[in-house]
Amino acid sequence: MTAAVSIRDLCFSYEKDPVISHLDLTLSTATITAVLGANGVGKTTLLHLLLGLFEPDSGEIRFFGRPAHNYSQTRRKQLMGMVSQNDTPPFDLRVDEYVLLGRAPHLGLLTIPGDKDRSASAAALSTVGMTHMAGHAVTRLSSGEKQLVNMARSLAQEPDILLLDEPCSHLDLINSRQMLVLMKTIAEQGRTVVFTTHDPNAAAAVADQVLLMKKGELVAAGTVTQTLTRTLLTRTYRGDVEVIETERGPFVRAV
Ligand SMILES: Nc1ncnc2c1ncn2[C@@H]1O[C@H](COP(=O)(O)OP(=O)(O)OP(=O)(O)O)[C@@H](O)[C@H]1O
Repeated sequence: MTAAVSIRDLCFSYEKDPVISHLDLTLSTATITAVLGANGVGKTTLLHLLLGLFEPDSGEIRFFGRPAHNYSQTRRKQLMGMVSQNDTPPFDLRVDEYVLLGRAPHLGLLTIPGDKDRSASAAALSTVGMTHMAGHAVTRLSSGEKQLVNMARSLAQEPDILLLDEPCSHLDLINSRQMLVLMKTIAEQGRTVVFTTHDPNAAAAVADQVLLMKKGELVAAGTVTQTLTRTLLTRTYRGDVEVIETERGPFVRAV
């Protein structure tokens, strides 16, 4: 099957310092990829490059075998969804109105959302367990509630590739677990999920592929068992890390 994402020799810098250096990467369709690495190594930048917020300095990104720059703006917005950590609407909206904005890439410029759009939005809100907040103002939500609502907006969008920047960073224990289960469900539906995380155990729980990043380069890419090792994690984080093997896979903690 054609890869959902393939990246060849990708380089990017905001100013002079390289943030992404000669990155090669393949993400299979309908899989979950976790991106791990210390603060500031370029994880979010990688997601933003996939989303098309920035142009690479050199190298190539392909989606489903087709160069990213060959997609129209509209098609790319249908293709890719992103949940950032601190997404907030530019003006005050109710939760249900905000989630409905996720349908925008499927609507013409002056088209009013129809029943299909409203039911996709309602289903997305229900999936993240936030139906009871539909009438609340987004600006008054807690950080975790906002994260769930942002996820709902991206689910309503029904993208082929879903990019999640630290999707559990504001979530409580149970919602974190549910977010991981939801990611599994989304991948089983045939969508490709990429998420950044500071929690190797979240990666261990759901990822088909783990990318370990250090200063814009890959320390390693592979399965959970191949990547979540003491040697590779210590190299990635430049600090001592312990990996305890359990029946459910590796459990990682800093020592
Ligand atoms: N808009 C920007 N302009 C200039 N430099 C930037 C910009 N955004 C990020 N950077 C720099 O690029 C580097 C990578 O940032 P990025 O946000 O991708 O890292 P990250 O791995 O996601 O970090 P964290 O884990 O702390 O969220 C950092 O050194 C950061 O200071």
